[in-house]
Amino acid sequence: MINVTCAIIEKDDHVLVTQRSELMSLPLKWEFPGGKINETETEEDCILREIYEELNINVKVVSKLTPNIYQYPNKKIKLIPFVCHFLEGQIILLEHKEYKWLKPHQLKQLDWAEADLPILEEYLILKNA
Ligand SMILES: Nc1nc2c([nH]c(=O)n2[C@H]2C[C@H](O)[C@@H](COP(=O)(O)OP(=O)(O)OP(=O)(O)O)O2)c(=O)[nH]1
Repeated sequence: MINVTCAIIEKDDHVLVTQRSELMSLPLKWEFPGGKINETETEEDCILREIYEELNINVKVVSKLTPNIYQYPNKKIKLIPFVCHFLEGQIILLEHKEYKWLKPHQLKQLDWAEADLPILEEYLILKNA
């Protein structure tokens, strides 16, 4: 099983979502940015590192939501979500194809990576959205 962190980054009542590129696995699917935890870091170190590496921004962790274990045809992941606040920086997409800042009620419109759907549901309940 692959441990993956992801960030629900909030700023001014909007949430940052990113689209995987044609070259990545799950091409063109929308996700919460993040990535695989390496052996020497904590989950929280991982999410801060991945967000800076992928998007050139700094965030702070606000809370942790419920991890979701999901079996894709070729791999099983444990997706570990953190609600984060945007702190600083200009977004530069270093891996993704696109990004959007959406209001919570707009999030369901996207074509999400399957593993994200229960996490999205939990977040929307939290936000009454
Ligand atoms: N970062 C991130 N990854 C997600 C999400 N939902 C989801 O199913 N994933 C999957 C996609 C990848 O298989 C894995 C994260 O890997 P990664 O983004 O760090 O690296 P990668 O594309 O090189 O992974 P891969 O090609 O080996 O599958 O988790 C999500 O919301 N955020």
